[in-house]
Amino acid sequence: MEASAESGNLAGVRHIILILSGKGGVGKSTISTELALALRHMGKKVGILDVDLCGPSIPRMLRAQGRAVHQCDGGWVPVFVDQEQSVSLMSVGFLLEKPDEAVVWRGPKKNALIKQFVSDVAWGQLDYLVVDTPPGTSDEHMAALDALRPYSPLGAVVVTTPQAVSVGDVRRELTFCRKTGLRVIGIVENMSGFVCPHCTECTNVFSRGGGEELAKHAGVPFLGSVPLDPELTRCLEEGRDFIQEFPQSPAFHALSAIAQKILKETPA
Ligand SMILES: Nc1ncnc2c1ncn2[C@@H]1O[C@H](COP(=O)(O)OP(=O)(O)OP(=O)(O)O)[C@@H](O)[C@H]1O
Ligand code: SF4
Repeated sequence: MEASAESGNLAGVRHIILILSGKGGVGKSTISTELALALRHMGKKVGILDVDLCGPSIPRMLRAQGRAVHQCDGGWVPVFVDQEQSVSLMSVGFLLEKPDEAVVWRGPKKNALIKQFVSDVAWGQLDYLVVDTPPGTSDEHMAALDALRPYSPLGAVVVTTPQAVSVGDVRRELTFCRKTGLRVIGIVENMSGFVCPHCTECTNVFSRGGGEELAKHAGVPFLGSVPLDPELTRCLEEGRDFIQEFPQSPAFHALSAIAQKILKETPA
């Protein structure tokens, strides 16, 4: 039987946020993870759905690799990544025997898995479900969007870097949102400046502000800029909670401010 918006596994989810990026490597999974943790620190119950089938990196970022996903009557039970059980995660990484397996799958198989992810994970009650998607716009995005659409409110956060703004990938992403009727909650500029590991001074390596200008031009909110912080890279590699460990860092302040804006843009 097809799940309806009232009775399906996402019926207890208040807001669904798709994290999109025009190209790979701009920090989409990083922003997905850190925003989920920032929202958790603000007292929200958060789920993360990692549908980046070709590069499911979130289990590593949350030190959850190799955790087993169990089945229950309602479907798959997501993995809790914290003791308080306020952040849950479902990733294709939990289902693959070999990490590179999904890369060779053809479109229909990927789309079927994405649809199954959306319908078959028993999330329970969540304030936010953060969905980490593959880079670009593909059939996989359409599959995710089609499956998630009955469960609005649904919105997108588009992640870019200062360099990516100028090559137009992010404009294509915004066009995708417009054409598919997906609300853009806002744009995040990531790797915007570099935080010195010695004095935490933030230096603008590449030109900054393109994301904000683009947001203004496109008539969508600008959520903020996150600097490149070597401590954040290290925390992600080691599965440590950056937000808890570096509450004085410029990257922490940026992530918190972005999470606050998301709260404001997604009223209960
Ligand atoms: N603001 C930041 N500060 C420090 N390191 C960062 C930041 N953003 C991303 N990184 C690092 O950059 C690398 C790429 O980030 P990430 O995996 O999040 O990108 P992605 O856009 O999700 O990539 P993919 O296209 O593979 O899905 C990672 O090693 C991550 O730790
Ligand atoms: S920002 Fe300051 S401490 Fe860091 S490398 Fe430059 S001069 Fe040295």
